[in-house]
Amino acid sequence: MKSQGFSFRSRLKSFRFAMEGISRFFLAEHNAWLHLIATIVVFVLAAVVGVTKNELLALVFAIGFVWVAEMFNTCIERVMDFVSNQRNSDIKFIKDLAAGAVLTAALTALAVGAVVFIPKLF
Ligand SMILES: Nc1ncnc2c1ncn2[C@@H]1O[C@H](COP(=O)(O)OP(=O)(O)OP(=O)(O)O)[C@@H](O)[C@H]1O
Repeated sequence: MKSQGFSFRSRLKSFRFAMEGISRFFLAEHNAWLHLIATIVVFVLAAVVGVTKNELLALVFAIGFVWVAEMFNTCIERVMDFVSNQRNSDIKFIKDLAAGAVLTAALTALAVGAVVFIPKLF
């Protein structure tokens, strides 16, 4: 691929494409709305009970980790559906592993949430 010089206009265009990807993710994926609700609940709870700067950083990273995992999972699902719409054991493995990555991220976030909130709530 031919390398072009740095241009703010092309960086801005790439940013617009990325934002388009995120908005299409919300339009197509119900899970995105569940994550959004969970994200809002966590930040409202953090504001109500009060968290330190480090606790807030841990929550932001944990939540961002889940969002990124979910977006990559959606990409992998779409690629697999594009590659073939036939039943195939390799596709099943790839999709299930991608879903497993989301579950791992969600459990990690749950553990972070428990460490931060349980001592403040009980
Ligand atoms: N082409 C395929 N070949 C084999 N197994 C598949 C194929 N497509 C999906 N599966 C499997 O069927 C099950 C359900 O798949 P599906 O894509 O409906 O997942 P899901 O968990 O409902 O995902 P989502 O709700 O995020 O769309 C999963 O175990 C998945 O791996």
